[in-house]
Amino acid sequence: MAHVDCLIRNVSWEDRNCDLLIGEGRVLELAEAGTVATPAGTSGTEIFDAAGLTLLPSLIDAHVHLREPGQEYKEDIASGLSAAAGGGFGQVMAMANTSPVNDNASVTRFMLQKAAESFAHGPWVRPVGALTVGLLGKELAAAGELARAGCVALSNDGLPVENTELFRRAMEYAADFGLKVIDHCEDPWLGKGGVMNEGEVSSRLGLKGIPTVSEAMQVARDILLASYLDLPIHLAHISCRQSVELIAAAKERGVEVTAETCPHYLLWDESRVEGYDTSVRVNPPLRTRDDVLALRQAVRTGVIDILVTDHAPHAAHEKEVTFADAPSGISGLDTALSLTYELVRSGELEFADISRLWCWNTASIFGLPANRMRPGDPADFVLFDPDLAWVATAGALLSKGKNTPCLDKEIPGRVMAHFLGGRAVFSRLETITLKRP
Ligand SMILES: NC(=O)N[C@@H](CC(=O)O)C(=O)O
Ligand SMILES: [Zn+2]
Repeated sequence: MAHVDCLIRNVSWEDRNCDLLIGEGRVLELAEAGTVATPAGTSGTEIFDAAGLTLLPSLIDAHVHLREPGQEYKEDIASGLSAAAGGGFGQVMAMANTSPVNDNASVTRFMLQKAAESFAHGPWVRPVGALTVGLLGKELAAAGELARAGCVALSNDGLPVENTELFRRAMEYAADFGLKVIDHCEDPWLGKGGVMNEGEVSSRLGLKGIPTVSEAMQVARDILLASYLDLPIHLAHISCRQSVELIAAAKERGVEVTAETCPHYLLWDESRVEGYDTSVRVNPPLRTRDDVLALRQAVRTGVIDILVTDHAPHAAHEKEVTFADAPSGISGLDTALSLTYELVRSGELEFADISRLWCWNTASIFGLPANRMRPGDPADFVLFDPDLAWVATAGALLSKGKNTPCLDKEIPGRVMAHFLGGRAVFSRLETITLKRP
């Protein structure tokens, strides 16, 4: 009999009132409330009553920018992981556009070391190595070295690879080491210097636009390459209908393509730029209402496989400039679950979609551990209060990046506690205290 760590009573799971028994950091049993007995003779068992709270697996974010090394004034690994813990994310895949770039084992090891120093029991950083040296698109980074050091995927995110021959070799090289390529789909020329979606609104506002075809063209290129090479590809932050249609057609033909989008593309359109609010400057840009509707449909039907934050924290002073001068990016880890829950409340998603889009599919795509609520799974879970709304004040956001359109707005649903390996790594509940070494 496994040693029992705790019993969570009366938690809501798939609309049923359940008890969750945890032992040795793993799920022992999840069953109808009252039917799970605390095994006799076990010591140290803690019992929590979670009435009113809903159970979720700990979430995985496959696309974050943690800024360390090099831009710690925007975010560092400790603050980024605090935001992850409080936001319900137990694993975050950290992009390589740090300074220096994560294109070699010493940077990867540094990131993992920093993460372990700040959170010995998770949340976990899963580094994404650079596809090319310095992200410069000139020469391939050492994929084997990056894989051995702990990178879980490769990407040139932020700086798309222009040279198609090099990109093809990168896909082949990554596959040799079992790593997936995550591509930031943006044609380097079309819309170069653009700051918002190209169309009627950009003309009216006098801002240079980025056309949807800039993204869709690279999506098409990647799909054709994946099909030709018979290799998988994962497409980052998809923002428009054209891309969705290409991905749907490719999946139908059996091409191994997977894709992600972010809560901001599901909630907001380009009209948010009307007030020149720099918090909505993001790359790719917010698109039209029609694109938003296509993306919502795509996440419901599985054409888009997962949600990610593309957490891109920036300092307040950097966003306090004109729209055209502001850096692109939205801080997302603190608010992602609430924004997703907003889509559930408005009927765009089902509550069950949260586990699928933010955990299970992500784990499958990148080969990461996940809690599927079966005996033996890691006891990585979130206790979520769907009825508690909160105001996303600067103080309430644990990330250093306060650059979110939600700032000072009320958003629904709150993470009340977050467990990894059966230990609380975050708690707002008096009854659940953190166990730090
Ligand atoms: N998504 C963004 O708007 N910004 C990202 C880079 C990127 O992915 O383009 C960043 O690192 O700030
Ligand atoms: Zn990107």
